[in-house]
Amino acid sequence: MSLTLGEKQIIKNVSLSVQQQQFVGLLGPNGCGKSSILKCIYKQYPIKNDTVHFLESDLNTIDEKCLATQLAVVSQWQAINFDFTVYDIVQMGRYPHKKQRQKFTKEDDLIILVALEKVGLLQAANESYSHLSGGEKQRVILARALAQQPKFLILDEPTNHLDIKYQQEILRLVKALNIPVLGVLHDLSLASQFCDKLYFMRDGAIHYHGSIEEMMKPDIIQAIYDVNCEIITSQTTGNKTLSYI
Ligand SMILES: Nc1ncnc2c1ncn2[C@@H]1O[C@H](COP(=O)(O)OP(=O)(O)OP(=O)(O)O)[C@@H](O)[C@H]1O
Repeated sequence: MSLTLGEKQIIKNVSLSVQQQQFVGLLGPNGCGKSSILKCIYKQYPIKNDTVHFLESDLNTIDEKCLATQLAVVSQWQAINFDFTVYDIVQMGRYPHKKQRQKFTKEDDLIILVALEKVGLLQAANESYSHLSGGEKQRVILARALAQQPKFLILDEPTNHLDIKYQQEILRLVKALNIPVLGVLHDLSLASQFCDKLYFMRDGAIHYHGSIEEMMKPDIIQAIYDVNCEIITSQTTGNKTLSYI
């Protein structure tokens, strides 16, 4: 896919794929076009001249209501100006599954409560969303995505406001969904722990892609981020972390 906004070509002939049950990481320096690719997939930006296959359909033929029953997006939490409770926000994840004026059922209620429990916020169901911390808000947004029961999940820097425990818990939870996930992550160690495949972007184009083993190499990190590093593999878990030089 390609994308031009104003005079600027933001995405240059990018091709990527996410297979069933795969957690794919999209990485690269600030401004290289990662979020723009995600926005094309969730139709915030037009993709008129490209074909994007989404769950075996052409994305251009799927209307937005139908897409919302299949695709959930967890981006960084945003300020919400109205005084919604945590429960209200998570309930919004059920809207795409409802016809106009159709009431919420006991089944919806159960799905919402299970989602809240999974992110550790069941006790906060009746609290005001606006009073929560940034990390708690982020977990509410994930619970809303879980309540949506999507078939495909998009993550845009979902762990930015989270402490290390919730970074781990939330990415574990996402992984356990066993659905295709395309996620923008800035933390290379987290990406190498949870992703099955990585795409490295720079200046609107994909420069490298492959398995963690293939991608977590100092020369690739140097070429993408202009940073020297050493890659350390844990003897216990096999996970890779970076030490910057
Ligand atoms: N609506 C827009 N109009 C014009 N340019 C835009 C628009 N949205 C984004 N851009 C530009 O497109 C480029 C890519 O932005 P994008 O948000 O996709 O980058 P990113 O890789 O997600 O960055 P970051 O890691 O900082 O979040 C940037 O140079 C940005 O300024």
